[in-house]
This record gives sequence, C-alpha cells and structure tokens, in this order.
Amino acid sequence: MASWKLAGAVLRGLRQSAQSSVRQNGATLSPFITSTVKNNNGFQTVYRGMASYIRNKPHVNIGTIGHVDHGKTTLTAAITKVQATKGFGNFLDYASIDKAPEERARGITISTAHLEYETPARHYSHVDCPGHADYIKNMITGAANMDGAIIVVAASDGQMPQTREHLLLARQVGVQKIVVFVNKIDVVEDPEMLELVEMEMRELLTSYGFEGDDTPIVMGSALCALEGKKKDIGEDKITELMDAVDTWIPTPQRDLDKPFLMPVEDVFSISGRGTVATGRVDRGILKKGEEVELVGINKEPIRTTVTGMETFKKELDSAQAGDNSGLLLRGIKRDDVKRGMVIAKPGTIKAASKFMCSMYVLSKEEGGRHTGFGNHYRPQMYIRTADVSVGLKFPDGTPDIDGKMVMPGDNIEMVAELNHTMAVEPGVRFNIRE
Ligand SMILES: Nc1nc2c(ncn2[C@@H]2O[C@H](COP(=O)(O)OP(=O)(O)OP(=O)(O)O)[C@@H](O)[C@H]2O)c(=O)[nH]1
Ligand SMILES: [Mg+2]
Repeated sequence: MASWKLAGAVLRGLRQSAQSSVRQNGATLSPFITSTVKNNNGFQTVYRGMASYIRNKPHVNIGTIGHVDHGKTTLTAAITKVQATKGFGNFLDYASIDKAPEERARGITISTAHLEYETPARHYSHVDCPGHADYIKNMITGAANMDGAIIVVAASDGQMPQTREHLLLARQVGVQKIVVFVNKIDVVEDPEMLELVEMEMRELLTSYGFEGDDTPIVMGSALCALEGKKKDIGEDKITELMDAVDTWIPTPQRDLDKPFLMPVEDVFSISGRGTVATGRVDRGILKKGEEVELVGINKEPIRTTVTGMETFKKELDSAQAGDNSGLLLRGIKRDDVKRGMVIAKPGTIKAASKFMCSMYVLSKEEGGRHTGFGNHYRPQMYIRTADVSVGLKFPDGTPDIDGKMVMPGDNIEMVAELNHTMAVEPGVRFNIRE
C-alpha cells in the first residue's frame, strides 16, 4: 500500500519533468511519464502514467533472438537505457524485463515480454522472451510477431545450436531481415576471433536464405552499455545497432484497408473494468465503441463491443494493423476469451474445424523430419496465436491411401481436421510441428 502512495507522489513529480523534457525536444515525442517502484524482491519496476499514444512515427515490431546466455536480455535493457538517455523511452533494467513486473493490475498491459522505445525515425515494440521453450512457441504462434530481429551471438562462444535454431525459425515464420549483434567483445582479446564469428555468421545467414553478405553486423558489449562503461564498445555500439535496425529492417506495409482482425495472445481480468484481450492487430482499423466478434474455439462467434483500448499503457482512440493493443471487451467474462481466438469485424471471418491445406514438408537439412509420415498423421498446428492438435488425411479417392507416405521435402495437399474450430480463411498461413 505504501508503495502505491509513493508511486503517486513520484508520478506527479515526474510528470512535470517529463513534460518539460518533451518541450525541450520540440514536442515531437510522446510524453513518457514514469515512476519507479521497488517490489518485494527489491526489483525495480517502472510504471507509466496514462497518456495518449501519439501516432507520429512508423511502428515496427522487433525482438532479440539467439542462444541461451548470449546476452539478449542484457542487450534489451541496454537499448532501453541508451534510448532513454536520448529521450526516446524509459529505461527498463534487467530485472524488470526478465522478472515479469507485476503491473498488469494497473491498466491494460501488453504481455510483459513486450517493451517499447523509439529512435528518431520509428516507434519500436520489442519482445524478449525469457525461456527457450517460450521462444519457440511464441515465435511459431506469431506472438513474437517480429517484422525483423536482432540475433545476439556471444563473441566468446560463437554460433551455438540455438543461434541456428532461432534463425531457422525466424525464416520459417517469415522474418525477412535480421541484424547481428556480436556481444561480449569485452572478454575477447583476439581480433581474429571476432573476424571468425563474423564470417561464420554471414555464412549461416546465407545458408538460411538471409542476405548474409550485406547484413549489418555490429560488435560490442551489451553489459558495458548497460553499466555505462567503455563507451566505444558500449553505448556507441547500441547507437550503431539501432541505426542498423532503422535502416536495414524495412517498415512493413500494413493492411489498413482490410476488415479489422486481431488474434488474441493473452487475456486479463482487470478489477473494476472488465476483461481485456491483448495481441498484435493483424489488419484493419478499429475505433473505440465499435462492435466485434470473438471467433474460434466456440461453434458460434460471440458479439461484443470494444469500450477501451490501449497500447503500452497509453490510450488509443483506434487500434490499427501492426499495433500491440489491449482491447477492453464489454460484458465478456475472462473465461469467454482464449488465446488463439481472433477478434474481428462482425461477419468477416468464420470458424471451421475441417479444411483443405497445402504444405511443404521441410527436409532434414532444413531442420525438418528425417522420415516420412502417412495417413492420419497427428502433429500440432499453429495458426496465428492458436496451437491446436490436428489430424491430417489424404483427400478421399487418393490411390493406395494407407500405403502412401509424405517424405521430407515434399509439397502436398491434405485434409486437416482440428480438435476444435479456428478462425480460418483461404490463404491463411499455418505451421506444423511435432
Ligand atoms: N562480459 C560480458 N558479459 C555479458 C555481456 N552481455 C551479457 N553478459 C552476461 O551474460 C549473462 C547472460 O546474459 P543474459 O542477458 O541474461 O542472456 P540471455 O541471452 O538473455 O539469456 P537467456 O534469456 O537465458 O537465453 C549474464 O551474466 C550477463 O551479465 C557482455 O557484453 N559482456
Ligand atoms: Mg534473457
């Protein structure tokens, strides 16, 4: 309780300084209003006061990927620190990124793994998932939703199994552009080692279909940047990295003209307000007060009205393609909404549990299966944020239906039968994994 009051006091104090710094910056920035509160574990949590989200820069979704312990979270914290000193966001320390700040109760908050900062050119949302298993699932289900990614590789280790796995996965889920951050150069004395890491990363990128020769590779130390030491390999390299991200990762074309659709990634219950679903808007624009349908899992869609919306604790009047948003749903119970459903403009998408799908089965070399599979194969299917058990059959009339095998490297059409309904439409992408 004491900390809540403290938060209020700090908040009021900071609001003034935040506003004056906005003026100093020519009023082009959205006002970040922050206060810092220590929780029981002594971790600092940064709270933001409510402000309106100002849509004055292109919004791009990125994230850090790479092998365990190579420094993804340290780099994420370092980026927020360096950008904060330039007036482009709030510093989030390592603990508050990794330890899931308990800030959900305070408003409509996007999943704790998402954070935001700006550069002069853009507004970024950044995802840093803590664990390996979470990564894989979040990447496949699109929760990570990256338009581009920063792959972190420790100079002391060079590329490791998850460096490769994350690159492959990024490729599979459609991430087109990658920037490389070679980290921990503070502990590497041999310059030839750095050359070797760079060369091997370029080869690896090329082998996974990225532009290995032209990909920007920045070498530095996230820890030095975070601790404010050795500016030349610390802070300066973060600036260089963000310049590379600004230029190398293109601003994606968003489907603003199509009917609104947002896959549900997470659901929260906010006392006194109601149920909030969060996710990244896939297409279209939704204004506060408009009607929507929750489609999938249930047989019939559920109609409701969106009575409030936010992005990163800032109020929105409308949510649009590319935004990470939380939508407050009128008269909906928490259990009515589930990850994997979509929130869509009424009547624009239907739920189905049986459909024809066409797929490419990765070869062993591409990270796929080593052996074939036959009729009634049962893997897991990932569609948008949903993962659902699926039965795959050959279409009726297929010759030798029980003896037929699908081999790694094959292109094939099969009939998919899901355990429950999902919002699907012609052309929707999915992934299959065991
Ligand atoms: N010497 C040195 N250590 C670093 C640097 N960056 C990160 N570290 C250390 O490396 C360890 C792992 O860093 P994290 O940022 O937690 O790595 P991560 O990639 O997020 O790890 P996971 O989330 O577990 O996959 C920590 O002890 C960091 O302090 C660096 O530039 N130099
Ligand atoms: Mg981490």
